[in-house]
Amino acid sequence: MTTPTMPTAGAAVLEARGVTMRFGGLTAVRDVDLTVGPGEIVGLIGPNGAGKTTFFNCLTGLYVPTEGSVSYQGTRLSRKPHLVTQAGVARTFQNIRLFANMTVLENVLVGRHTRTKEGLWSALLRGPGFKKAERASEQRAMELLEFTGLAHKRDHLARNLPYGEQRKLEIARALASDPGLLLLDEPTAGMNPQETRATQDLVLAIRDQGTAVLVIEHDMRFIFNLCDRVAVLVQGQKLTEGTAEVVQADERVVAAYLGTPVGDEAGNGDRAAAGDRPADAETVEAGTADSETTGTAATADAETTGTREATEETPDTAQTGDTP
Ligand SMILES: Nc1ncnc2c1ncn2[C@@H]1O[C@H](COP(=O)(O)OP(=O)(O)OP(=O)(O)O)[C@@H](O)[C@H]1O
Repeated sequence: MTTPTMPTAGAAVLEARGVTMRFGGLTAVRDVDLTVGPGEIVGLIGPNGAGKTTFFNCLTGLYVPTEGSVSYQGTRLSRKPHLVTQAGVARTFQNIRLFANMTVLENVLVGRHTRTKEGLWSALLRGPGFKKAERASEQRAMELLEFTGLAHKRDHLARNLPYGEQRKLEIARALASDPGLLLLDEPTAGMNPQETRATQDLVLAIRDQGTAVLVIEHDMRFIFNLCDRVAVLVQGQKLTEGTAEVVQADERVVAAYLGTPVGDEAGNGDRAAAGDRPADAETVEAGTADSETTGTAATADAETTGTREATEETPDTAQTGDTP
């Protein structure tokens, strides 16, 4: 996989410094530092409402952080989602956002557009340059479908894919922009154990091809098997960060998941007042997505996209056109 921008020597792939996001009186993310190094898989975990997705949205330009900075390969990232993608940061969403009435191949081709140079006139006139670029895009899209195990479904409508394959297709589409960093938001939500293991292998293969990964997930077994480093977010703040062993041994992490107040270390009363709901103990111990997560993410129809993110954020280019 190619990296679109030349990395600055020694630079972290991602460097977030002091990222804070306030919504009126609610501080959803508070002063969070996080780096992802070349070739790393980093996990971001935390109870429901901890601010994980909000943090992702700050990284990808969907939200403009109230404070802080985000750099990719040593260069400060734009606050426009399509420019973030173009720079080399791709993402998937907690609630699947596919173009339901487009084929599997077409969905991946949509993700390819940030890497094609052909302009509007070239596309309208369908000149030789456009046709050549179109062939190259299709070839790359097919490589990605092979890589994700979806090549045999290339002409199927996205809406007809089983749920696990829809999640894979989201990953294939994100990879179509040739990212140097891939952000995955709950990639195994709603998957059965077999699909979860296959996703684990896929993420490892993505990293082995040169793309660093930052992944949000409630499935602890998946996270601790996969990640080189894990950061724990609680009530908008980073509670701790380290290897799987270090994080698992941290009593504050267990307490946070079991719902015991974290106290003054992470103490931001405004978040506690906002109705935060800790993940249940079973989620941590059994390592499965909770039923709410599974329920909201289980379909790719228009209702799925009628989420807070879809209505309140600036949609990125992959969300326009056909209703996913
Ligand atoms: N656009 C918004 N306007 C107001 N509040 C918001 C907005 N987006 C997120 N929040 C709030 O910020 C907090 C963090 O939400 P967020 O979705 O980032 O948590 P999360 O850790 O991703 O949770 P989950 O694991 O359930 O997905 C929540 O209290 C949420 O209600």
